[in-house]
Amino acid sequence: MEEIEFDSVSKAKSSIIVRNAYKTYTPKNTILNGLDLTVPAGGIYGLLGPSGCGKTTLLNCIAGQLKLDCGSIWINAKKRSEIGFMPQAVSLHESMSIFENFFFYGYVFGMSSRAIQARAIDLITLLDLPSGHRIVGDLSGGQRRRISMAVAIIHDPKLMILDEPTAGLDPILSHSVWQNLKQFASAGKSIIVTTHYIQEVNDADMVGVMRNGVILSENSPQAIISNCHCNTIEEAYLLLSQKQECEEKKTDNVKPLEPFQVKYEEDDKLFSTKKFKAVLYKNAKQTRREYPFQILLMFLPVVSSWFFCTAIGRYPQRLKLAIVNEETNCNMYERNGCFLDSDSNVHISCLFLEALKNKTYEPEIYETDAKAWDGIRRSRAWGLLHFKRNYTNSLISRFNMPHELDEETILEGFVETRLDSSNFIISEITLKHDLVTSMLNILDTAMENCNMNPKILRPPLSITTVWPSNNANFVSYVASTFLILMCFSTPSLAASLQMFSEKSQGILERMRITGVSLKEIISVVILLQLITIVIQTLMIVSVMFWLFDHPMRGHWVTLFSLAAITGISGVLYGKTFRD
Ligand SMILES: Nc1ncnc2c1ncn2[C@@H]1O[C@H](COP(=O)(O)OP(=O)(O)OP(=O)(O)O)[C@@H](O)[C@H]1O
Repeated sequence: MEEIEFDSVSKAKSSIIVRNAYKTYTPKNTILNGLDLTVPAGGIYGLLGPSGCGKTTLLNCIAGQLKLDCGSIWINAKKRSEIGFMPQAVSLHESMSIFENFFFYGYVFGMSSRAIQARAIDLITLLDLPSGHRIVGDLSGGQRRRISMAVAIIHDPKLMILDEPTAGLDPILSHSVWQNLKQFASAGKSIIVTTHYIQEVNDADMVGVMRNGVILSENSPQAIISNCHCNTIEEAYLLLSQKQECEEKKTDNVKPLEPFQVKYEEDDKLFSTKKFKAVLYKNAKQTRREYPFQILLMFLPVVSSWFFCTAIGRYPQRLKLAIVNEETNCNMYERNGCFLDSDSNVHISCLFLEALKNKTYEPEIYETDAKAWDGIRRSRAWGLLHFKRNYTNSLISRFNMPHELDEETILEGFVETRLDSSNFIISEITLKHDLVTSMLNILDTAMENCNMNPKILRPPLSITTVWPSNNANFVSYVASTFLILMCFSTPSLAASLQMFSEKSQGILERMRITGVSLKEIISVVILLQLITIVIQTLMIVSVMFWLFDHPMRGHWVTLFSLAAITGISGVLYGKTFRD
């Protein structure tokens, strides 16, 4: 902790000295307005003040969580383990048991398991807490507040900073908390405690009356009462407050000199393995307790990749087609003859429908065009194929007497097709492609059966599509992107949810006041997430590359390294939620 200009006599008699402290959150809102405070060594200092006067702000500055705009603070503690801080919010790990909360904070302060166990049992008896195995989230508000106090002093600190330990407690419990405080004070501890309840501070050794960011009076309760010529501390408090209203207020336009923050020895340490182990213990316990959520998170990527492989890039199957075939009912037709022979029984319409069936299409015969069209409108078919009475004959005429063809004969040689275009993939990509390729294929066969070169019927255009690797397709390319997306999104979701929950409950602040830094918190999350990523990547790889047979090029070490790096990026991204 930074040494500042306090004389050694004051320091010997005090545990906290605050001088000329200024603090603002916004330029027009001065919370601490030149505050002076001296907490004597040993005993209870009751900080009394109305809501919003800045008590919590002051305690956070003393604990090293907030910076003063200017002023100075001296604390008779070099290490964070010498102070015990109880925040105003309960800020406990609700999914963990009372014992687990004790163990976590005990480990943070470097205590052994045995020492924590012994101290936990003492505190449970002393503060009349429920069984240590109870889950904190299941307890009453009063019980949680007392556990919060017990957690703050698990390591038996010499200085206790307690922000409203009796808020929301019934009079009997409040009395018992104050009895405990007196017991701690008689054991030589220094305690600064804030309260709204004026009568409570009668039990304090020293009272600081705070209002509008300054200490109006600082003395023993009896001295304050007699100095104000009152009978009770309540009357004295009212009198001091009224007097301040009449006095000229200190100026709010203070020019900050040097911002000041209390520092402890371990604050300069880059990384603490002790704290890393404590956070690892906490996260492991939380993971075990929140197993349904963890299982969901673990299996989310593999379920998503299964859906991805099933839904994306698969060729639509068993599509229904409405067929009107005026040419024939296809009960009897020849497959291998030459359709140009006058005595052949080859019907191109039947060959075409057979080719479509082989591609898993399901043609349904309709009597008339109107009925078939009605079927499409009722979503019973994706397309309508209408073969005219002389369909095959018209094709024959194209070959046999191309110069004598009239328009009507030519038109009879076309399959009239209408497609439902409400689904782009089905109409534009699947149906159009399959109808054209099936027709070209059966014409190829028909031409070969007539000993003619099929190429003469092909459009004069040749298209070859080339992929860089032999059997990779679009989905295989997207599969790797999907894998990386999963490796990023799941850890980032897990990290941000944890950060959000701990921040909103004030746990993050509490941990940081005990000296746990983001470095240790993030390292633990990365470690746990790396284990998760390896398992998840294995599962995703099994689904994508083995079950759905997407080709895998490259080494598995590269794959897992990329997955791990992406996962770490995800954790870091998720952790940015702290701000
Ligand atoms: N992070 C913050 N940003 C802006 N204003 C803040 C912040 N924290 C506190 N304040 C404001 O500072 C003032 C003092 O708050 P503080 O919590 O220190 O008061 P308090 O005396 O502890 O009140 P209470 O007894 O109700 O807890 C309040 O007006 C509050 O709105």
